Formats: sequence, structure tokens, C-alpha cells
Amino acid sequence: MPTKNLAPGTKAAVLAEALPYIKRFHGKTIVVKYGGNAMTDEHLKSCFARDVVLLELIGFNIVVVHGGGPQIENLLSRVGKKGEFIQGMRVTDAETMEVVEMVLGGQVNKDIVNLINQHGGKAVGLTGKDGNCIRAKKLMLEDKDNPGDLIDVGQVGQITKIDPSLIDHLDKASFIPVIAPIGVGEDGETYNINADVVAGKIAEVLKAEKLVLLTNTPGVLDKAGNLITGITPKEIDEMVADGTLSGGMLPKIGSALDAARNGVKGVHIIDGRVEHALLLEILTDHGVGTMIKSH
Ligand SMILES: Nc1ncnc2c1ncn2[C@@H]1O[C@H](COP(=O)(O)OP(=O)(O)O)[C@@H](O)[C@H]1O
Ligand SMILES: CC(=O)N[C@@H](CCC(=O)OP(=O)(O)O)C(=O)O
Repeated sequence: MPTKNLAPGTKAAVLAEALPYIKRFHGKTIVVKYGGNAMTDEHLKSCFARDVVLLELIGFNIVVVHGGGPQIENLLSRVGKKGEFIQGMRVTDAETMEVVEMVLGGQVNKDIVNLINQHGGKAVGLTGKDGNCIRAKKLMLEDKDNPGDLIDVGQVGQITKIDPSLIDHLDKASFIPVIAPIGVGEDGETYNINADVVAGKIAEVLKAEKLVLLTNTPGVLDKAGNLITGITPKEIDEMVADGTLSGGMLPKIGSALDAARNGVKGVHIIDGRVEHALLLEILTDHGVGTMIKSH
């Protein structure tokens, strides 16, 4: 949005408003999860990359974890396959895993790295295989309809360990890590992991001040479609039980809540379709989206 028509006093007030936030987050880690659904518009992608560079240059350690669900879907359809999801997790056979790794570790990861670098940042792309930073084992889902039974969703991973040393090295050297949600097993197996789950765990392990999940809804919506600005664990349980939270929102809210309970002070689900949503959330009084409370 052009700012040339704003009065100088208004511009100055907006900049001055950022000072307490700059003081609070200077030298601190902020994990940003960039959802595949929020990265479909070129202009918005460019705004996102600019925001990341700006936040890094004012002294925050930004770590980006990205998704790419729609982008995976696109390549799958080109090879004649259709994605299937159970409890928000993609059923991942060997061929799907190849596509997932190509899209997340290749296309999407390099696209984000390139954009950040074009805007003056120093981004480095990784998957969980690099430096063994995301260790995983096979995930089995609980069958909600038949308690006690397990559902096999193929090469979907459950995180067993995050090794933050590579990410720490990059942060210390002012590089911006851009992480694709692919994990590696003890015997070198490749695992597809939901990006929200990876972002939440990385935020916990890095003791991040904030976790911001950018998606394609204004935040968490109630039954009537209204935005909920703050949500408690009890309200989450109720909304899962009555089906108000479903699909991709299930792993998202689960990992957001885990992160909030495990020490990440501010956990927010925000609308990545809003220009500069990240700056609004982090540097202004104007909170956007839904804050996930730990109790
Ligand atoms: N109560 C809810 N409020 C908001 N979104 C919801 C809700 N329940 C389900 N969803 C779905 O969750 C989606 C976001 O998850 P997902 O598609 O995995 O996005 P991303 O690619 O950003 O991770 C929304 O687009 C919406 O369709
Ligand atoms: C196991 C699983 O579901 N993995 C996800 C990984 C990408 C992802 O999470 O992308 P979004 O953040 O855009 O949804 C998938 O294959 O779609």
C-alpha cells in the first residue's frame, strides 16, 4: 500500500510505535511458519521476504519454516496422483515422498531463499537432512472411530529430536535459516512432516520468543466464521470435539498449543494474505489473528 499520502506525523508515529517491540525482541529468536496456502501470490511473497529481511536487520534472529501443501498437490496432479489427508496429514507412499522432497526441499525452499536474498537478506535453505537437524521416526495415527487401532499413513514422520546446532551457527553469522519440513530416520529414511509441527518444535528447542504461523484464514474462526482473537486449551478441546476445527487447522493448533505450553511466549496464527502481516504482528500495537494461550 503506498504511504506517500500519509501525513509525516502519522508516518513518524508508526515508526516510533515500533521501539518497545524492537527493544523486546532484539537478539531474540522468532520462528515464522510460512504456509503453502499463504504463498500463492507473487506480490505477497515479495512483501513477506522484505519483512523477514527488515526484522533480521533490526537485530531479531528470524528462522523460517515453510510448508508447500498446494505446491505438492500441483506436482502430484501432473504425475496423475491426488493427495489424500487423514487428520491433516498427507498419506505419503514412496512416490509421493519423492514428489514432496522435490517440491519442499527443491522448488519451494529455493524460491523463498532466492526472494529473501533478492531483498538483501542472507538466507540459507535446509531440510531436516542437513546436519541431521530434524530426526524422525514413522508416525502412526490413532483411529478416532476405533480407539486403540492405529492408521498407517506411510512415510509421515514424527519428530524424535531437533539438533539446533546448525541453525544456531547460521543465526550467529546473521544468515536466515529457511527450513523445509523433511526429517531423516536413524537408517537414513526420508520422512514427510507437517510444517506446523516442525515450526512448533523448532520454536520450542530454540527457546524462541515468538512463533508466528502465517496461513490463509484471518486466524482461528468460530462456528459462525468470526475471528477468535485469543483461544485457551479448553476452548481448543471443545472446538476439536464439535468439529469447528478440522483439516490443516488440527496439526496447526496442536503444535501452536504445544509451543505455548513449552515456553514460547507469543504464539500467533495470522493471515498471510494481508500485506506485511508479519510486521503488523511483531512491530505494532495492532495484533492480528489469533493468539494461542497456554492455559
Ligand atoms: N476453525 C477454523 N478456523 C480457521 N481455519 C480452519 C478452521 N477449521 C479448519 N480450517 C482450515 O484450516 C486451513 C489452514 O490450514 P492449512 O490448509 O494446512 O494451511 P497452511 O498451508 O497455511 O498450513 C484453513 O484454510 C481452513 O480451511
Ligand atoms: C505430513 C504432511 O501432511 N506434510 C505436509 C508438508 C507440507 C506442509 O505442511 O505444508 P503446508 O504448511 O502448506 O500445509 C504435506 O505433505 O502437505
